[in-house]
Formats: sequence, C-alpha cells, structure tokens
Amino acid sequence: MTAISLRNVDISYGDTKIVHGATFDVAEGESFALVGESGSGKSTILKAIAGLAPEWTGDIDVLGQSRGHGVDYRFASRCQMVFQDPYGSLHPRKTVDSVLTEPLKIHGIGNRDTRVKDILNAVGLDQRFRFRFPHQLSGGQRQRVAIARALILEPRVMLLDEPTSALDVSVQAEILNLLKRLRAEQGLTYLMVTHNLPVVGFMCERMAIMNKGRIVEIAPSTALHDGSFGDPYSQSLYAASGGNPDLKEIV
Ligand SMILES: Nc1ncnc2c1ncn2[C@@H]1O[C@H](COP(=O)(O)OP(=O)(O)OP(=O)(O)O)[C@@H](O)[C@H]1O
Repeated sequence: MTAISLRNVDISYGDTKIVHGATFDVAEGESFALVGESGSGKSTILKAIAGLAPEWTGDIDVLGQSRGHGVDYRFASRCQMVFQDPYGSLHPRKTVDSVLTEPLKIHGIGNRDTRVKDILNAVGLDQRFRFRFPHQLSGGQRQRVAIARALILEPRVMLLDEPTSALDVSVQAEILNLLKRLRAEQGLTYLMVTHNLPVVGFMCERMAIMNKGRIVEIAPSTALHDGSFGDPYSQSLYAASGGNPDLKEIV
C-alpha cells in the first residue's frame, strides 16, 4: 500500500508560490528523504501534509485517505510530525508526563500510565525523566521526548523535519539509531527532510531532490555510492557534499 501520495501539489504563502507541482509516492514501511538546499521548500511539503500550511492545491493522500485542509484529529493519530528544534517544540512549563499524556487525553485513550512508561522505555529515556521540565533535559533527551510524543498515538507515518540537525554530532547518531530501530520495530513509514546526504544513506531507501520548489529527480539512496544521479542539479548537490559520503561518519 502507498503510505503517502502527492499529485501536482502547489503550496503558497500568501502570493508567493513556494512548491510547484510536487508529485511522489512513499510506500508503506519505506523511508523517503526530501533533500535540497535551504529554502527549496522541503519543510513546506511536510507542513502541508501535516495540515500546517493551509494554502495548497493538488492531491495529498495518506494511507489511502485524502488529506483535507487544516487540522484533522483522526489524521493526527495516523501521521505525526517531529520538528527540527526540540527546544522550541516542547512547552517550557509542561513536564514530560503532561506532554505525553495530553495527546492521549485529546484522543480519549485510557491506560495512560502504562502507555507513558512504555513509550519512555521505547525511546530510551529513564523513568526518572517523567516529571521533569524541558529545561532540565539535554537536547538529545528533549528530542527523545518529542519522538515519544509523536509515537504515543501509535501513528503509521512519521514526518521528520531535520530531526537531528540541532543536535551535537554524537547525539545526532544516537537519535538516528533510535529512529532506525523504532521504524524496524513498528513498521513505520518515514518522510524525512534533511540537507545531510550521509543521513539519507543511513536512514532512507529513496530521495526526492528539490531545487527552488521543484522536485528535479527521485533517486535510490544507492546513487550516493556512485553518484549516478540523472539531473545536473542533483549531480552538483552530490559533488558539493564531497561525493560518496562516508556513511560510517554518523553511526
Ligand atoms: N510561514 C511562512 N511564511 C512565508 N514564507 C515562508 C514561511 N515558511 C517558509 N517560507 C518560505 O518558504 C520557502 C521554503 O521554505 P522551507 O522551510 O520549506 O525550505 P527548506 O527547503 O525546508 O529549507 P530549510 O532547510 O532552510 O528549512 C523559503 O523561501 C521560506 O522563506
């Protein structure tokens, strides 16, 4: 089954069209990257899928259901987003426990105590962090909380917006390994924005390369080994990354 399908999606902020005709499919269980320079519209695509960029046209389907405009609670339990900045994305005056319990309350899900304990275990956070506030956690711990918050509703699809780029290099590797393990354990589908080609090689099967709001090529991540990209822009992005990125660098 197709987890995410975009057909001719245009996305605008006011009068400015940011994304032009985005079309791609992500299979269920696949990990797919959106890559390209800063400002090329990668995050904007994730936001439109998540309902955070209201001005779009075209078709967005998630798990076989057409995505409407705006917030959709039923949709939230199937598809969740993790943001780049774990400092900004967690409310400063809410404990980890309340951050994790809130989505369960909103969706009327019981057995909350067990679910919170289990999700902390799943993301590798000790139970003693449960009643702490974000400022009492490291950047990596905060990102684990953000991942736990996304996973607590047991979604099938995760939208990951540069989930490690705000973190120290050693912590980046920990979080990438965590995301990789969770995907394997739970059969999740990932759509991931990154500007880091080694991360694509480590995490993803395929990538769409974006330039100025347009997808110029969809390539398997094996192209990172030999540079076999078809589009000149993709080739220049690959060359600028130093070619054949050393995937061991991040693990
Ligand atoms: N809320 C907004 N209002 C107006 N313009 C926006 C808004 N958010 C993003 N943009 C513009 O949309 C364009 C694409 O931004 P987007 O964040 O999607 O790029 P990106 O490829 O994800 O880059 P980055 O890697 O820097 O996040 C940029 O020119 C940006 O200035």
